Amino acid sequence: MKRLIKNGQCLVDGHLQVQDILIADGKIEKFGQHLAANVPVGQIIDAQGLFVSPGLVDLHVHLREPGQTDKETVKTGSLAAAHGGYTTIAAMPNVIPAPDTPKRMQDMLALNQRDGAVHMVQYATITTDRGGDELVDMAGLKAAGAFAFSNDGNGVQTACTMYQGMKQAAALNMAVVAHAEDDSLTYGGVMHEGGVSKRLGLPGIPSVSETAQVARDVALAAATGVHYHVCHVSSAATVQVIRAAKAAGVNVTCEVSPHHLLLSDETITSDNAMLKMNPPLGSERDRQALIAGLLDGTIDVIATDHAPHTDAEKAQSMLKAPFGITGSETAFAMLYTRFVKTGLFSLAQLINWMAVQPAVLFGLNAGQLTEGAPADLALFDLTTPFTINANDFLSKGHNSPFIGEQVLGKTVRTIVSGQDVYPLRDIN
Ligand SMILES: NC(=O)N[C@@H](CC(=O)O)C(=O)O
Ligand SMILES: [Zn+2]
Ligand SMILES: [Zn+2]
Repeated sequence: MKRLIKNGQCLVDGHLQVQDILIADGKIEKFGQHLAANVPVGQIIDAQGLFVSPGLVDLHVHLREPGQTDKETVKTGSLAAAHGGYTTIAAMPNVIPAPDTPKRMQDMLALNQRDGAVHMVQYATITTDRGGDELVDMAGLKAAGAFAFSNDGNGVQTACTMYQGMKQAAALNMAVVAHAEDDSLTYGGVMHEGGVSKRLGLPGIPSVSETAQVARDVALAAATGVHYHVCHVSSAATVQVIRAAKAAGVNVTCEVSPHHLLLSDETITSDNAMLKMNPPLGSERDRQALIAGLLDGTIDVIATDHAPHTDAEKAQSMLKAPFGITGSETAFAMLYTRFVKTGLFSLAQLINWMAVQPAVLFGLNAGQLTEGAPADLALFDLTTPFTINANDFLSKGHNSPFIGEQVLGKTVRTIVSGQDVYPLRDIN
């Protein structure tokens, strides 16, 4: 079936231009101006005044199924991604049971295939049950369809385990994607250790707990040649370690989350679990270093770390509530409003970090509006202000610190392989 998207604003060589996109058989058949085509009645989409973006690519989401379906499911989490303009997502393996064997990976992929509203790839764990020192069957997991290896939720504590895992992953040409956190340096903290944690009387997490493990891993990555990707970088010192590693030619890439770019520990004025996540919000100096890291290419991509939890869990004190906030449905609008509208980033840079580069880093067939590419698109309204409202979320999680924000960049339509996935005609 053919569809024609008329008169959308598309990025061409970094600038917005009015373009048409002809879709056939789930792919972009033609991309150009004033396209004329015979398409069935009702299959012309008027995108006048809308920004037509390549579908966004999120390298870091938590969908909680199997095991914690009160927090999220593959269906609700992937619909939330679609609502945010994402058309490809990479699901972390901290589900129960974790995809740590080929059989469990096959079951996970079957579930993703059945219920995923967008394209999905799936991380396998590095170690059995995402802890300890027993490496998974990496070759078997790759053969079963794993995207990359990650113990996200926890760091790999033993250097030897990380070293052996990286060696095996390198031999398989697979990436190791690290939640970097040295458990001996976290002191049971619940927020960034600094002036604010002291003032609030809450136990702090020193940011060296992240930096020390990244420094260790950079050395191991240099020794093994593996593609080492660092999750949710949060501190100035970690950015500096990665900058130096890149300059030395180490095969390291990294991501930053929207919340670490948008917020700092100064946002935390009281015990509020909506601002509790791991790694914690850093200092304002850390936030500025993350922005500088993106702008100078040290940080490659923006990934949400969408981490849904129940309302009851997040209504608790920071001392008790689980770490994590949602992100899929707020990332584009928040970043567009705070960084592009203010002139700090260009729209082309933002789309580069949210769609183009995530696909490039991991060789995904996504992130480009070119002829022959999958027809994965997001249509955003960049001019009509709206308020972020939890009632609009398709995620089961409402644990977002951005609820109530006035923003621009509402998702009007998300298209995956030529089909509408947001808004859905019927959500069953
Ligand atoms: N980021 C978080 O605070 N929480 C994540 C785990 C993780 O990404 O480390 C979660 O699964 O809830
Ligand atoms: Zn993590
Ligand atoms: Zn995570």
